[in-house]
Amino acid sequence: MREPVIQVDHLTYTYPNGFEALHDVSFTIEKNDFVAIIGQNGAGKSTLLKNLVGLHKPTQGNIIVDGVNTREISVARLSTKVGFVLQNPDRQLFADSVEEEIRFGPQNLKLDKAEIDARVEHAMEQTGLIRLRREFPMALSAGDRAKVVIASVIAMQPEIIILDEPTTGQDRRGCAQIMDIAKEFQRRGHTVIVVTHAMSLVAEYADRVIVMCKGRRILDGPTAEVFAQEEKLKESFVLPPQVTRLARAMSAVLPVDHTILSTQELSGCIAARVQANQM
Ligand SMILES: Nc1ncnc2c1ncn2[C@@H]1O[C@H](COP(=O)(O)OP(=O)(O)OP(=O)(O)O)[C@@H](O)[C@H]1O
Repeated sequence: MREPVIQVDHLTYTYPNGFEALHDVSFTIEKNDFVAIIGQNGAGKSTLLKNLVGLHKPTQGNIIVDGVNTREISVARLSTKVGFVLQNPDRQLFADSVEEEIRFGPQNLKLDKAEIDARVEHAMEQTGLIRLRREFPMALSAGDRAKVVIASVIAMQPEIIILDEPTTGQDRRGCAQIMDIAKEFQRRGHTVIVVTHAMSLVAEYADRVIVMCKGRRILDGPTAEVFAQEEKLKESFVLPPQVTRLARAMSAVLPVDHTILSTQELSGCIAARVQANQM
């Protein structure tokens, strides 16, 4: 069994105005997982992430991150274990150059210069930012600005990285690049948690999916298994990605053993199915 890095134990979170945004949520995330958290607007995804990074403290229950209860650690110290990319990453940019921006975190950790330099170079390399190192971050494209924030988090080398809607406002290429960076981070042994509405990216990149609905965790499991539960997903107003729906539609028209079908055989099956439906 893999080592748990996050344990959420009966988490309930109520905002100061009395609104209960999370109700009795429990789950464990293991080291090196790539987990997507999905659900309709207002399901409680961002509130959950803010609890994971210590910005909110549980109203009831506990969260243990890398062995430490989030109630007993400052947000700054927790950020060395969990890196967080906000829903609007522009709010995390403030330096005059890309390199300075990425350098800021490791410098604050009071590491020696050689270590800081190595981390900054590595983070820029991983995110393709070397050529932009002297640029003013706010003058970059939305895609590159998001990469700067992700690079700044990577340079802190946290055990876990959490991305809240990292692909919002990105074109197709930008989305793929950001998810590839996250995947590479996982390949290097880290844990990735991403909140997104982009179901095709979830299908492509995540190993596990947690579905939130009205503050509750209603589904949780390997990505393919979760997307196969269409009825339950409908409850949370989530549509599985087109590719899954297509695969399901195809399995309805194909014979049980459909691994070796030519295009001709495939159209034959579909035609037979259509004919049967018309009878
Ligand atoms: N500061 C706040 N005070 C009171 N209620 C809040 C506050 N912030 C969020 N909420 C409410 O908590 C619920 C969960 O919000 P949250 O932002 O976590 O949802 P979400 O799943 O991340 O939605 P989205 O996909 O739109 O970002 C919503 O009903 C929201 O209106």
